Amino acid sequence: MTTPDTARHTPNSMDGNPTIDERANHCFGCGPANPQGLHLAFTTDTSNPEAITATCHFQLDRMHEGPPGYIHGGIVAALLDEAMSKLNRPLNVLAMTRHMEIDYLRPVPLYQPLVLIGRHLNRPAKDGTPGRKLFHQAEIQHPDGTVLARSKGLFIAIDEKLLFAAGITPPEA
Ligand SMILES: CCCCCCCCCC(=O)SCCNC(=O)CCNC(=O)[C@H](O)C(C)(C)COP(=O)(O)OP(=O)(O)OC[C@H]1O[C@@H](n2cnc3c(N)ncnc32)[C@H](O)[C@@H]1OP(=O)(O)O
Repeated sequence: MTTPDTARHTPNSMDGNPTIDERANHCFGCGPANPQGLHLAFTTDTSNPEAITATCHFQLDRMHEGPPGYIHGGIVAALLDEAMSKLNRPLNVLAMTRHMEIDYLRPVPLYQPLVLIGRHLNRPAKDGTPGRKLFHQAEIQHPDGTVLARSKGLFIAIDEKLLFAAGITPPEA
């Protein structure tokens, strides 16, 4: 006989139906209010609107270990997803990851300062207006420039009402 694992992994304070703003603050990737999050802080560069980037310097420890001494592959995916998603706001778009692919090129080490860079690739127009599909890429780099992991992602612009339909309360006006 097996017993389901009912252990909670979040504090009670995170119960409830958060607003989008509160949800953003608790984002596993970048939310400062999420005690178990990655607390990634990005700098976006929009000086070239054709090549917007988001860059984050980070370092993880054993909490995120997969292979001994290295970051878990799922966390690597979360890092890359976060870097790509950070490109949506400067593009003034609310968008969600629809598809992403990852090349795990080298194990990504714990305890070392690393660089995470997202780059906007393109947003094909549809019927003469900006389409819903946004294509981004991201990399995790060693400080010597070696690329350790790389992703490409398709993000789909969504209407705020869709989040409402999903049960997430929009922020107060
Ligand atoms: C929202 C703000 C919060 C930001 C937080 C950031 C966190 C980091 C980013 C994330 O991790 S978001 C969380 C993970 N993602 C999800 O949970 C999304 C789950 N998926 C969905 O909710 C829906 O699939 C989605 C809203 C993204 C899209 O559904 P829709 O029904 O609106 O669109 P549809 O499925 O028709 O796809 C839109 C277009 O993409 C095309 N498409 C879909 N998959 C494709 C693919 N793999 N390759 C190429 N094209 C693709 C699809 O054919 C279609 O093309 P057309 O418009 O030309 O018809």
